[in-house]
Amino acid sequence: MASSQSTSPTIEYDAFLFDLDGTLLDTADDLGAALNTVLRSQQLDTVSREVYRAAASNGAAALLEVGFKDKWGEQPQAQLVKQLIDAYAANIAKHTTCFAGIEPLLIELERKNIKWGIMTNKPGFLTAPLVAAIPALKNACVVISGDTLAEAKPSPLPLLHCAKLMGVTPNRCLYIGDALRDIQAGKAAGMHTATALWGYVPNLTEVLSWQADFNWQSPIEGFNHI
Ligand SMILES: O=C(O)COP(=O)(O)O
Repeated sequence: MASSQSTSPTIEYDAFLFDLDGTLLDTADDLGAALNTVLRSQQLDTVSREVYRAAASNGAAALLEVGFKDKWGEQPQAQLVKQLIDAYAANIAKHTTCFAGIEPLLIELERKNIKWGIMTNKPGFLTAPLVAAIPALKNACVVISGDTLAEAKPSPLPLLHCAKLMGVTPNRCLYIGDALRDIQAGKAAGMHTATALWGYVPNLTEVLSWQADFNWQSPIEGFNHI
């Protein structure tokens, strides 16, 4: 797999912004446990890690869709989304940890006084307890959720809001994420973008079609831009 492809010379950024699920945090096992709780309650087969992991960056409805498969269209969807969210909220950080390499990168950013923040599409009532449960995330300068503003990713608005709160110009920010909407939002905000290949990304051909500025194999590649 290609590593750290660059379309421009190495740049040192004024701020790093991160997506949460599949970028900073490996949340898939807690999300998958909540999905399997819902499936069991409906007397349906549970799904494997490989299956729920692929949907873990895409929100509650996308997770339920991979669990219910062709039956999803026949279900009371709002009720099941609520059931999944309740099950997830009850055990939000049981298995969740930072991905390997995230903690050293955050420590280095803080050591060099480079601002870093979080912009996730997770709703705020889930983001807040999750971030609070992970000590490595305690020094985030901003934490913006999918419902903080009227628009979520792929809209650039939440990222532009982060830049404003941090007092940095968007083109001096790098946004790191593992989904197409992350790269779209970052580009639309005028930021540089990096794909987190350690996250819940699809196949490489699809990832390369997103045309992020960088495709990182590991968060350690962020050291090249500090
Ligand atoms: O829960 C979601 O909707 C996805 O969250 P993310 O933006 O941190 O990947």
